[in-house]
Parts: sequence; structure tokens; C-alpha cells
Amino acid sequence: MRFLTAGESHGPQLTAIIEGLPSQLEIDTQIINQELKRRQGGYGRGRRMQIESDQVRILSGVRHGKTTGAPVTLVVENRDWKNWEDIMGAAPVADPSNVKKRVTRPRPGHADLNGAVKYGHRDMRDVLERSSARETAIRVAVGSVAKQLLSNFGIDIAGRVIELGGVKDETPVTESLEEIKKVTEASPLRCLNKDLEEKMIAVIDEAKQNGDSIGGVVETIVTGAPIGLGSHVHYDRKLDARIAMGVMSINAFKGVEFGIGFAAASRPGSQVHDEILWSEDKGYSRRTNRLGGFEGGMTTGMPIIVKGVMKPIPTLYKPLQSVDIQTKEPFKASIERSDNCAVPAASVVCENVVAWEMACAIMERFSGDQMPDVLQAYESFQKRALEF
Ligand SMILES: Cc1cc2nc3c(=O)[nH]c(=O)nc-3n(C[C@H](O)[C@H](O)[C@H](O)COP(=O)(O)O)c2cc1C
Ligand SMILES: C=C(O[C@@H]1CC(C(=O)O)=C[C@@H](OP(=O)(O)O)[C@H]1O)C(=O)O
Repeated sequence: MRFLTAGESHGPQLTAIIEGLPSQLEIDTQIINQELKRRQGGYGRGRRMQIESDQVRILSGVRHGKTTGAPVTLVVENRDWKNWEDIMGAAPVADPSNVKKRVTRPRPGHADLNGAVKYGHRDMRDVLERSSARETAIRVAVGSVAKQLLSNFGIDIAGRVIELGGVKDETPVTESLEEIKKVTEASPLRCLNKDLEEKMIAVIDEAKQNGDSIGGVVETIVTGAPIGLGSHVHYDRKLDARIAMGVMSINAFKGVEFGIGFAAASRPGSQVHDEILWSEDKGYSRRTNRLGGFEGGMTTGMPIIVKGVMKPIPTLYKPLQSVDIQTKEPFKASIERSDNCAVPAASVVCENVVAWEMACAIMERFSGDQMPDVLQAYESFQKRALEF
């Protein structure tokens, strides 16, 4: 399967085309809308989220609530577009009345300068419109379709914030995903620990007062994955590598870990590898899950635990030093309306990016043109794996 997205942050809409979904897959628009709403929430967001109320429109590939096998087109409109039509619209940048509206002072940490030099844009709006994490709205819509596919195979996904501005939530994931979802959905920080939540809010508020921004770490947990998704035989078929690419592609993400991740470097092997068990009813399982559900680029059948680190938001209301690309004079960087923390929202994005990679892995492993064929292939493999 594959998908492309198009659209600018303050343009009329975001669009995605998904290709390769099997036919007969039930798609519920309300479930996609619920996922879009989850992404819009979270403490620390800027005023843009009060303007938008993201809703998906499905323009092709789904009829009477089921995929047909044709490409699926998803659209999410930008309500804010009407406030930007003059800037985004026809008036050429060279028009003197528009010169003042040009973005000419690149923000350290954003794509402004690199994109402007690379594409030859004297108005860096032509870069920031597409580099904006607004694009993650449509990727979440795609991820929600992937989640709906995965639910047919008993694969479930949850996410949470485990660190924010240096405040760490070390609550282990012992509860069921249902329990995690119940607690995180009720939390403006998408965090499991109520006491830490207050500390996190205080950190965000303090940063905001200082014109600063905050980053953190999110964790995505996937349950129900069968053994052997992905493959050891080629670098680009390793599923953990593909998931890492997906997570790293989220705006502002700077690192990925599976299971104990970087801590593996300082532990002996006996404290890292997960011992193998077998029972008649469950087949193979592991005593621990320190490697986060992967060995040899393949799923072990244990929950997948992936963490992603998000750097602080680049746009600062107390801006950092920059250079005006027109005058070459030193200037403080431009200030665009901005979030000062988007880690809770990014946690939802991370779930959905992982969902897409999981759905691709399922379709590669149990490929079929229609859902009944895919499910049959899955069930016969599960039986074989149990008897192995
Ligand atoms: C959900 C979400 C919201 C974001 N909101 C903002 C924002 O309001 N202002 C900003 O400067 N960056 C924001 N970012 C981060 C930038 O989009 C990101 O830093 C930029 O695209 C440069 O890419 P890079 O950080 O991956 O190098 C956000 C990221 C995410 C995931
Ligand atoms: C629009 C979204 O996030 C935006 C991501 C973003 C950035 O630079 O990445 C900058 C801000 O854009 P604006 O200046 O329009 O407020 C965020 O609001 C969204 O998440 O839907």
C-alpha cells in the first residue's frame, strides 16, 4: 500500500490518496473524525486549534461504507484558509503591497532557511506552508483508515506522553490498552499519572510566559500483532526500520527507541534479551518484552513498544537570533502564530503513523484483493504458528 498527501497549512484543504487497500473493508467516517479530534487536543496548543474543527470527506474508493479496491481520496478542509486568502491567493509576491507580508527571517529549528535556499523562495511562506505540521492532520486520517483495517486482525494501538520538558512518567504499562485509553483520553497531557500532569502543565505555562517552547517523549503501544510481520532478509523489509522511518518523519521528531532502546547499551545481554516460553494454548511467548516486540526486523508476537522524542517547537515568542535574507542584517527570527507544546497531539500522530506501517506489513504478509481473502490467509497462518 502507499499514500501521498498534498496541501498547504493555510491553503484550502489537505488531501491524501491511499492506494492498495483491499475491497470490502468497512470504513467509518465518524471514527476518522474522532481520531482527527484527538489530534487537535492537548495542553499547549496555539489559537489555530480553536479555528479548526477537522472533519474528513471521503471523495473516492468507498461506497456504502466499504472500500471498493479503488484509490481512496481523503480531504480535510482548512477553516483558517478564508483568513489567509489574500496572502495565499493570487497577488504576486512582487506586488509592493505584499512585500511586507513576506517571511524573510528564518526561524532556527524550522524548515525556513534550508527550504528557501533549496527551492529559491525569497518569501519563506512558500516553505513553511508545506513544512507545517498541519500535514499531520491528513496523515492521522490515513492512520485512522489503517487502524480500522488492523482492528479486523485484533491489532489495537494506544499512545501516551511519557516525558514532557524534563518531567518523566515512569508508570509501567501493565494495564490493558482499554485502561490506558480511558486514562489518557481524559488527560489534557495524554499522560497516565495525574500528579505529574500538574507538573507538566506548570512547565508548559512557565515556558509560555518566557516566550519559550517545550518538547518531550511519546510512547506508542501495539497489541495483537502476529509473529513474523516484516522480514530479516532485506534492509528495507525490516518492520522496526520502517516504523522508525515513519516516526522520524513526524515534524520535530528527533529520535526513536524500541523497548528499553538506548538503555540496552549499558546492560549485559542477560538483562536485555527476552527468554522464550511455550504453552499448548498460546504457543510461543516471551518472559519479558525488553526489545519492544522486534527481533530480526520481525514482530515477536509481543506488544510493540515504540518511543519517539519531539524537540521543542521552533517558533519562539521570544525569538532567537537570525538573519534577514533580504538585507542580510542580523534580526530576531519571524514569529508565526504557534503552539508552545504539541507533544500530546504528536502522541496521537505517532499512533497513526505506526498504524499505517502495521497495516502495510499486514497487507504484505497476507496480501489479497478483498478483505475475506486477507483474513483467511491471516487465520491459516495463525493456526500454523500455533502448531509450529
Ligand atoms: C502536532 C505538531 C504541531 C506543531 N506545531 C508547531 C507550531 O505551532 N510551531 C512551530 O514552529 N512548529 C510546530 N511543530 C514542529 C514543526 O512543524 C517542525 O519543527 C518543522 O516542520 C521542522 O521540521 P523538523 O523539526 O522535523 O526538522 C509542530 C509539530 C507537530 C508534530
Ligand atoms: C495547524 C496545525 O499546526 C500548526 C503547525 C505549525 C508548524 O509550524 O508546524 C504551526 C502552527 O500553524 P499556525 O501558524 O497556522 O497556527 C500550528 O497551528 C495543526 O496541527 O493542525
